[in-house]
Amino acid sequence: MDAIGTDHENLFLTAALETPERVLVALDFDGTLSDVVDDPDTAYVHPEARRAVADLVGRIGHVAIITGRPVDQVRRLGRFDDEVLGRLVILGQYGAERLDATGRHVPEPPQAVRDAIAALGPLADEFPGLFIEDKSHAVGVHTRRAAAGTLERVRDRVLEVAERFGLEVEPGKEVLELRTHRGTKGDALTALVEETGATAVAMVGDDLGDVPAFDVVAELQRRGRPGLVVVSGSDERPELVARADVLCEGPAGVARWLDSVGVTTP
Ligand SMILES: O=P(O)(O)OC[C@H]1O[C@H](O[C@H]2O[C@H](CO)[C@@H](O)[C@H](O)[C@H]2O)[C@H](O)[C@@H](O)[C@@H]1O
Repeated sequence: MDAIGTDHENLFLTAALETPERVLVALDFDGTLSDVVDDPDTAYVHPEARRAVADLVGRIGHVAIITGRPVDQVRRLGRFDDEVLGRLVILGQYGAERLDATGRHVPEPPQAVRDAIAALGPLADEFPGLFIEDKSHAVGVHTRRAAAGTLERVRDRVLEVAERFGLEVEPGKEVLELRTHRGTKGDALTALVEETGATAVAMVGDDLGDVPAFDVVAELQRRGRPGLVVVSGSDERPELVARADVLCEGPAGVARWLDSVGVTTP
């Protein structure tokens, strides 16, 4: 893959050359920096992606990770050097949490998530391989290790629990997440663009949760500003290829794209 060069890419790379301090690259975690694996707790950042992020943080104004993961998981699984970590902004749980040079900003866990976890518990007994992930601000119902079709079979029951406890439903790859935070990655990216004053923005992602952030980039493009939708392609989400200004072959391809931004900078 690693394909589809567009005018948007030329505009973005020109911005990286001329005003690197005003460039923001936002990255998703799973499927983008990390390959998708069966057990979420064993995910790790692709070594080339870790190196490419470390190279890029000193070259452009802003590098962020915007993820459905809690920030503590990103810190633990990402294994970024402290120097790199100090230059990253990590927005966890779709913007509910933040880790940056000023510290860790994580609100108190809501009771509704605890109630939902208790209500969903029986699913794990009924469907071998189904796994409930407690993310404190959200609960994930994972079916990657269960029989094919399990996600569809449990969907209605998960949606009923979401409704009962007033939780937002976030669909992902072999997962349904229920969360209290109403914001999307689009909201998180918009706030970060305003905060940083970035004039050129790229969002790199692979899944449905990244689409609202892709929409934010598309709006910038419509207004004639440098913006880039970078998709980490996978067989699980072929529909996202149509959104790509740049299509990368998984995390290794994302690392190559990050390098291409880095070499453009002065
Ligand atoms: O926004 P992201 O960084 O993409 O995080 C979204 C969710 O990703 C994780 O689940 C996904 O990756 C797992 C590990 O590769 C995989 O086993 C699972 O099937 C995928 O859906 C994570 O576990 C969730 O907490 C994130 O919200």
